[in-house]
Amino acid sequence: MIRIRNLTKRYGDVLAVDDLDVEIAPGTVTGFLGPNGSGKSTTMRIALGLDRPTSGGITIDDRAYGELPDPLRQVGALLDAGAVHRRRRGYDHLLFLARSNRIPRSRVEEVLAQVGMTDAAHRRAGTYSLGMRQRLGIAAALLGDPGVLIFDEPVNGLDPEGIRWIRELIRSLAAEGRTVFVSSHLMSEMALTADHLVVIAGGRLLADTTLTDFVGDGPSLEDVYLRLTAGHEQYAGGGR
Ligand SMILES: Nc1ncnc2c1ncn2[C@@H]1O[C@H](COP(=O)(O)OP(=O)(O)OP(=O)(O)O)[C@@H](O)[C@H]1O
Repeated sequence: MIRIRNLTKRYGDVLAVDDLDVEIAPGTVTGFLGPNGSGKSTTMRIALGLDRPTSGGITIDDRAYGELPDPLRQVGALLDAGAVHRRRRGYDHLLFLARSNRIPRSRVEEVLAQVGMTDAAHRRAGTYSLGMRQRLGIAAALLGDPGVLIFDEPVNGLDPEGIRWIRELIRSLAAEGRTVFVSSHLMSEMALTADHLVVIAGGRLLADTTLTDFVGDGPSLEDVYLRLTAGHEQYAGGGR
């Protein structure tokens, strides 16, 4: 369970997140949607202790990230798949993470198999394709077998096979009872992946509802989303 409580984040004059209050439930895939610059990544970074809230906060299983006894066992995240050092081998990257989080080496082999990277694990990350880097990032997220997973734009730049693979993985993680919080700009993909949607714009909550209720009688998720967020785009045409 992720609880976002009255979360506000300012960067100087920019109000990135504005009193956001929402709960992300276990056993479902919650899609996190919003125009560019609406505060999605900021919220996810705060959940992971990578940024500090101005006020309010986020708890994972009732604790702030910094208070989690074994963070990788409680929450796994994919924020930036390019984050692995190019000269480091995939296997060594995971082994380092496992050792520094008291996770047994056997988990490294398990997650590599789970993401289909067993054969590539001994190559340097610099030789990986985007899809392979994404899989390695997901392997890292799964290493501690966490109950909560946070994925920021996990399918960006992937080919159709990679997109389907991530969709099925995300759905299976939720089916196992985990809390899965995933941001995306791809509405057609979210329509296939999410059970629940949290939509924000300008850092404020616009919708917190099931996918079915959100789409309602509308023609598609994309149509309903664009109608709801119209006027909130940061870079809308016409130079507002
Ligand atoms: N470190 C920072 N310093 C200053 N402003 C920031 C910083 N990080 C984010 N912002 C601003 O906060 C706002 C929210 O940004 P954020 O990256 O959270 O949005 P987002 O919804 O993830 O956008 P996108 O969909 O484009 O990734 C934007 O106006 C952004 O410019």
